[in-house]
Parts: sequence; structure tokens; C-alpha cells
Amino acid sequence: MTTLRIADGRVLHPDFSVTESDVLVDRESGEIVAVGDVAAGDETLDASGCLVMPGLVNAHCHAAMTLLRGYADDKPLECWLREDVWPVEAELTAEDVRVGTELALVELIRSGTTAFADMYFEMAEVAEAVADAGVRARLGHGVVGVGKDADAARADHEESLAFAREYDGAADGRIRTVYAPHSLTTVSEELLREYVPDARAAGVPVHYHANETADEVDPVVEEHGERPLAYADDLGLLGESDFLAHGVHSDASEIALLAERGTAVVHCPASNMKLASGAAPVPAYREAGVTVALGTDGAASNNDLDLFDEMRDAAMLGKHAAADASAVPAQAAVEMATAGGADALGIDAGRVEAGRNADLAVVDFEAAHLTPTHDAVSHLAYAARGSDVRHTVCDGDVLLRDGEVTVFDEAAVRERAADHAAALVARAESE
Ligand SMILES: CSC[C@H]1O[C@@H](n2cnc3c(O)ncnc32)[C@H](O)[C@@H]1O
Ligand SMILES: [Zn+2]
Repeated sequence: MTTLRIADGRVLHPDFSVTESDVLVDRESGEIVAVGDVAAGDETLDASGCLVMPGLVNAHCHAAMTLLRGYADDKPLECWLREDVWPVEAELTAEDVRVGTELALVELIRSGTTAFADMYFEMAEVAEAVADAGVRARLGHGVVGVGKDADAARADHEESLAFAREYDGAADGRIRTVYAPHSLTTVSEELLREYVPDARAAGVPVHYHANETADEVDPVVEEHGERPLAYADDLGLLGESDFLAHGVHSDASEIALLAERGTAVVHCPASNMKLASGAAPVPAYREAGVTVALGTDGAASNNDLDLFDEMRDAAMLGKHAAADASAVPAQAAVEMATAGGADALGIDAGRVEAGRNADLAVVDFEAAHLTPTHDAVSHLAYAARGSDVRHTVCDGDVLLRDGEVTVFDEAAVRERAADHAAALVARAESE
């Protein structure tokens, strides 16, 4: 066994207590071996002055949308997608998706994220980038029926399933997959009825957008005579490994249905605020026993991939929406970004304890904005930033060491991404 000792820090335990502890990792199995006083490891990561916490889980993202960061702001979802985003995405090449995803991966690793769920196009490129980066991911080819004839729409579903079957378990098991219909209003009932059973037969979960805006609830009720998540249930889309993004406009009956079925919700507070979609009923979900995770959504609606921002936004928006300062407390925000995310994605991580995957973020607390430390959990939710992460470890490998990304040439990734983003927008605007 080759070991990595994360030494001399304080550890955030699954019960949210914090003690001075080392963490010993088996580099071959990629698992945590011990938490406490441990003997020297083969390699040591210095965590003095730091908090060792579970790696963060970004449970809903469109990674390559980093290329569209700041391209189209200040519009609501429907206009933003139809007027700006979809016309540019029609010009995306496989290489664009590769470099945009690499840029996202640099940002994720820098800010302590060790796992993410991605729904996009050219997913073979995303999978290659994830394999190189060393993180974990739940990947799915996103299916959109809007603007497609029957054959093209069917081919899109086939591609989502083919990708899911081929790549599940890739990168030594770090990559898992999903079938990813975009949403309940952008994919036809007929094709969902045909392809959801195929996803079940393939043993892959389903990841989709649902109840994001008020405008997408009424058409479902008018067309199908029931609330969107009752319709999703009829289609077999509320499995216990499935997860839906947003869930802003869910009513009490839908919250109860999610709890009964065991389907997780990914809360995306920054995207919901920026697109003015609303505030998800996070306290009601959690009280009902629904697993709630956090996601950034794409960088074009956020505009970063920093889950520390998301924790703060989740806590602040939850309090503001409920007019109750205790509605989403610090611990709830941290739990959603760690254990909640891991559970939603079906990953054995999100908790620093022996036997779990060694997916860890080491956060440097020796900073003015983190002084004094009355309560480390408070700092994680309200005061820390992604840039405070000193080391990121995933599957026992060090992806960020002393603030340096070890898995990519960061300067080259940034330069390529900037070039591709400029060329992509130029192509779209010349159309
Ligand atoms: C079919 S791949 C994913 C698809 O989703 C688009 N997208 C990005 N952000 C959102 C959002 O908040 N709601 C719905 N759809 C979104 C993305 O641009 C891709 O086209
Ligand atoms: Zn999304």
C-alpha cells in the first residue's frame, strides 16, 4: 500500500464536528484508511492552518459553457436560451467542448470540487477531459427536441443512451453516466415513453431540468392535466437514483412525491437568481426527506463554478425567500454541497471517514477573511472562497497541490479556451 498523509490539519467529520486530525489515504485503492493520529505516510500533504473537508460535489453543470461566460447576461431563461445560447451552441465543435470542459475542470479543481454532473453535447470529449483531470463525474448527452424533425429527435435519444452505455464505469470507475433528456417541456412525451424504459434496462439514472421557471409549469398542466412532477412520475422519471435540476416551482404534492420516490433535487441558487427563475423550496424539500444537492448550472448563468459561492447563495436565498434567518443554516448548505451531492450522484464520498473514497478539499483558514474561527462550518458557508483551497485530492490523487493544478497546464488551457470562445462567437455572429 502506498499512502498519502494529509497532516496537521483540522478535519470536518460527517457529524459536522471538527477535530485536529490527520487523514491517511491508500493511493492504490483511492480510499481513506484512517482519520486521527496516523503514522507517517509515503507522501505528506501539509494541512497546517487548514480544514480538511469532503471534496465538493457540483451536481448540475454544463461544463463547456465556460466558453459562454459573460456572453449573454441579464435575460430570463426562455429568451436567454432561444435568442443567445442555442444559436451559439449550434456552432460548437467537439474541440470547443473539449477546451471549454478543460477550463471548467481547472476551475472546479482549484475550488475544491472533486465530482460533478454534466449534461451537454460531444460528451466523449467531456469524458476524455474528465479522465485526464482525475475527478469523478456523472455524464450525460443532453437531448433537446426543440427545432428537430422526428428522425433527428430520435437520433438524439439514441445518442444519449449509446453514450451512457459505452462510458459507464470509464476512467477506472470515476465516470458514471446518465440518460439526460433536457426537460419535461423540450422533449416529447412519445419519445420519453419510448426511451426511459431503455435507460432503466441499461441501469443508468436520469438527469433532467424540471420546474425551473413558472412559465414551464402551466404548459405541462394544460397539455397533460397534471403537475410536472406527477407527469414525470407517469413517465417513470422519478427513480431513486434519478436527480432533477432546479425544482424551483414544485408544490407540496410534488415535494411529497419526490420524497416517496427517493428522487434527488439539485438546487442551483445562483442560476435561479440570475435568470430570475425564483427560489426553490429548500427547507420544505429537506423537511420532507428529499435529498438536496447543489449545482452551479453552466458558467453562462452563474457566472462561475465555485461551490463556496453556491453554499453562500443557498443559505442567503433560502433565508431571504422564507423571511426566516434559520431557514437554510450554514450546516445545511455545507451538507448539500458534500454528502447531499454525493448521494444524489451515487458516489461513495461526501464524508471524511475511513472506507470512503478519498475525495477531499483542504481549505486554508490562515486568511484575514477567515479570522477568527469561532465556527469552521460557518466559515465554509459564509466566508470562505474557492480560492482558499490549498489542496484538492480525488481518488487518492493530488489534483491541486499548494494551489497549483497538477493535471493540466493551466496557462495553456486558459489560452486555448479564450481562442476557441472568440472563434465560436465570431462564427455564430456571422450566421
Ligand atoms: C441539451 S444539453 C443542456 C442544455 O441546457 C442548456 N441550459 C443551460 N442552462 C440551463 C438552464 O438553467 N435551464 C435549462 N437549460 C439550460 C444548455 O445551454 C444546453 O443547451
Ligand atoms: Zn442546467
